[in-house]
Amino acid sequence: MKTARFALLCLGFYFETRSVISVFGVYRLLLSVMSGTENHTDREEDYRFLHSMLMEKKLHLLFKIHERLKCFEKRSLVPVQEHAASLATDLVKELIDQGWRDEVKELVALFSKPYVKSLLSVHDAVAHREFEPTLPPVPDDALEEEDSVKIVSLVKTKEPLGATIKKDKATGAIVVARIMRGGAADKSGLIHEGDELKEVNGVSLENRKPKEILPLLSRSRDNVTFTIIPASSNDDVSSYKKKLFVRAIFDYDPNEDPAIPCQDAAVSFKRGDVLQIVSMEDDTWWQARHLRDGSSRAGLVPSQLLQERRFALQRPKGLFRPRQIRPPVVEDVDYGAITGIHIAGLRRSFRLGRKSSWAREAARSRRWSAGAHGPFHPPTYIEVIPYRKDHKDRRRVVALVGPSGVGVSEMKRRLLLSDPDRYGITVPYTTREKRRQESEGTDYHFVSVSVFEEDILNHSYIEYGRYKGHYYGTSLDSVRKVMAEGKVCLLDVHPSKISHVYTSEFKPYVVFVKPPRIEELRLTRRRAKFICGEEDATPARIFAEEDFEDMIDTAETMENQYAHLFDKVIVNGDVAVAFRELKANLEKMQEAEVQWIPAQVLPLLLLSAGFSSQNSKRLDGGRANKQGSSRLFELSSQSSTKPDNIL
Ligand SMILES: Nc1ncnc2c1ncn2[C@@H]1O[C@H](COP(=O)(O)OP(=O)(O)OP(=O)(O)O)[C@@H](O)[C@H]1O
Repeated sequence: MKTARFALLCLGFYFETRSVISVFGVYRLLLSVMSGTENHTDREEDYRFLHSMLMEKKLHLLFKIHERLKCFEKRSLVPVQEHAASLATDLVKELIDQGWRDEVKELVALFSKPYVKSLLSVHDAVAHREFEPTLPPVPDDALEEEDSVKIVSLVKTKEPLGATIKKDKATGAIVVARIMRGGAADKSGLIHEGDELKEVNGVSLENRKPKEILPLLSRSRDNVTFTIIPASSNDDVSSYKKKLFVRAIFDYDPNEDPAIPCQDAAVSFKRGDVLQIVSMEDDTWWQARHLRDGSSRAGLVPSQLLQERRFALQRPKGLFRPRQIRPPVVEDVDYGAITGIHIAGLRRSFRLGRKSSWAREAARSRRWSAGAHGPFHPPTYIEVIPYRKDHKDRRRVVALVGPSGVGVSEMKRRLLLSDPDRYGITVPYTTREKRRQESEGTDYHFVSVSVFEEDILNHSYIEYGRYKGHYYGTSLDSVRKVMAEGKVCLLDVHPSKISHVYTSEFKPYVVFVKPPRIEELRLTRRRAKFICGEEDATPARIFAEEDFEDMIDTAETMENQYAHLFDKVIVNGDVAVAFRELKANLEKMQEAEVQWIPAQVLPLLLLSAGFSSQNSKRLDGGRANKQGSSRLFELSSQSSTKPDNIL
């Protein structure tokens, strides 16, 4: 008994140290084992038994075979052919026809030996991978329903599937919520997060709860068959956490791009299109796919880096255009007087930019200093996240931005007239005296200087400034008031102030009203008059050539700095056409089930509330994360504390 145990110990030692063995050789090891056995054997017969066992020729042959096989271990051999047994039979027949020479006889005898036949049939079985369990055939009708359906059959083992499922709140579908690393589902590579489960073993999952699915799995014996709609082809936003979506801020036509490596493999897009980036492995050419048509074909698009370089090469001349600017006369504007915060410009009803030529110059000087030296965002892509609104949450803020005189007020006015139940506007605050014809809460909220200044310190204003010694401002509360009435709040702010409403509460949709080319401006604005300033002697005057130039320059500067914030650009040439386009676009946006919202939000107000970012690798290289503010919409509207159901 002791001897047998020792023998087993020796063999155990062999298998433990098999990597060493391949170096030193089994034979030498056996000899060394034998040389030490005397010390461990009490009786002569034990020694003999061990000796005969370890010196057994067959054992040595087995070890030799093992050593040989070890040489092939890393080479992952594939069978040359899969019918060795039948080949041997055919060969024997042919050899017999060749005549009975000694070599032929020997070979025929060898092929006739039962163990050689067995060896060849084992070879064939391995080549056919017969050791793997057979999976049932794919049902014939599976592909008829939806061509994106995938049938996945997995052999059932004791190992759990390693996936969690949950019910998609919006669609009611059962979706794969998580795939555990290294689990059966992960290893199979066939099931992914966001996949929609349609059937398990032929049983439809429609109207079933996640809990009811586990018993279906446990009922199946050898294998489990899932009918799946892959996440990549059904616009599933439930798995978007892992995906990167961007909105293009430029038009791209591969036919006009001589640098594209393969035109047929490219994807064209228009500014504003939402793309899913599926690969960023190549620094120059990313792979992306459109979401709008449900097609899952991804293609090449210029990477952000490439587009930035291209843009740098053809950066608008206007940015470098030297202009003669008289020393700025900032007579009546004292933006930093209270908080030290510099305000780039006031808006509409109290806008200062064009009251007089000197004020225009002042405004221009402010704009140029901001435009040329301020943050510059080349128009490439902006990361967006899907916001799935629920029916209670229809209202959003629509921020209209654009250079002075372009027609922002005109668009606002027309929207209000067209649907007063849907749209509303804020009432500004001012510290100036109420006039006879004005009424509190309709024209303005009239407040004292001390109240206004306190509100500034409390960050109550989206935008504020001073004009002729009086404060004017748009408060966050006035936006809330419009929203509380169940209306879409039309807000009219400088783009630099959009960040104040970039919160989950306001979810702004930003429309940039852009002037057309100067020829069209001259044509369309011949009879137009704009308000110069309510305090002026001539409050309205017609546009001068200089106003058009100013408008175009400002639009260019705004676009260079803030294009990444614009959801929509409306060129206001023909006013009726522009308005129709705007109205249709807003209606479409409000009715869309999924709205795309920039992930890079800068809500100063919410930063202090302690929201944190969930993004890691993002387009801006983490700038948004440093602000700690991305994915706010997700936090408010998508996050759920409900646990997933594990399979
Ligand atoms: N497409 C257009 N064709 C002709 N006139 C237009 C067009 N768009 C706007 N206007 C007119 O131009 C003038 C200025 O427009 P609007 O007051 O809307 O400018 P704004 O962008 O609000 O600028 P501000 O804030 O400085 O008032 C108005 O008389 C308006 O009716």
